[in-house]
Amino acid sequence: MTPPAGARPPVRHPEAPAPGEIIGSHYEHCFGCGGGQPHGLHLETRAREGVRVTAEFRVKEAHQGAPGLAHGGVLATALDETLGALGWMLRVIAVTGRLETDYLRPVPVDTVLHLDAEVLAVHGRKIYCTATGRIGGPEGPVAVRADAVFIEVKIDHFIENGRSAEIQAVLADPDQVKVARALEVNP
Ligand SMILES: CCCCCCCCCC(=O)SCCNC(=O)CCNC(=O)[C@H](O)C(C)(C)COP(=O)(O)OP(=O)(O)OC[C@H]1O[C@@H](n2cnc3c(N)ncnc32)[C@H](O)[C@@H]1OP(=O)(O)O
Repeated sequence: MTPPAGARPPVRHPEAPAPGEIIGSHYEHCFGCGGGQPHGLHLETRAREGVRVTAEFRVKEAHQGAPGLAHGGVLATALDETLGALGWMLRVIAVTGRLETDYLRPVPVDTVLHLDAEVLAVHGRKIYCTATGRIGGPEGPVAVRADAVFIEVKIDHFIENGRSAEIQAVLADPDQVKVARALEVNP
């Protein structure tokens, strides 16, 4: 999780979304951010200054692990999804290679988790990043945190590995193709 010697500081892409701008869902059926998943997290991420994004996630009944408390895997998903949105700030597509989570406080149902993620360093295709989830407000105590390494991939990663029915549906949807093209402009 520690950036190796030779890693460079992240550079915000000149065409990254402006600070405060909402970064739309990358896929309608994404469990993290898609509107088409009734029990999904429906995370709405915002671009921030630098190579940083924030998001809010309200824990619903469908997200319980223990009675009245969020499932740890769901909280990891919230961290993962927020970290994934950092690709928009670098204008690259990147998938999770490694995700290490710390659970510091239980998160009750109906709590709003305030997520904050940033890229720390880049080395080749590896993107070293970190995220926190706070409760009780954006300045509240940290309930969950994560360090991660994301790996840059090309759109072929999804076309070659995804199930054919969903890939065909995405390729037939001009809005989805627009999302992919926007991320592929990075040289
Ligand atoms: C349109 C926008 C889409 C955005 C989606 C965001 C959704 C939210 C985030 C997710 O949940 S993504 C879904 C969960 N992740 C995956 O499904 C990834 C599954 N793993 C893979 O597909 C491959 O293992 C992977 C693409 C990550 C790497 O395979 P490659 O063959 O392309 O890479 P390679 O093995 O050549 O390694 C390239 C570099 O990355 C490093 N690396 C690879 N896997 C790693 C790993 N797991 N942890 C740390 N480093 C890793 C590797 O050591 C190497 O470093 P060096 O360049 O320094 O040699």
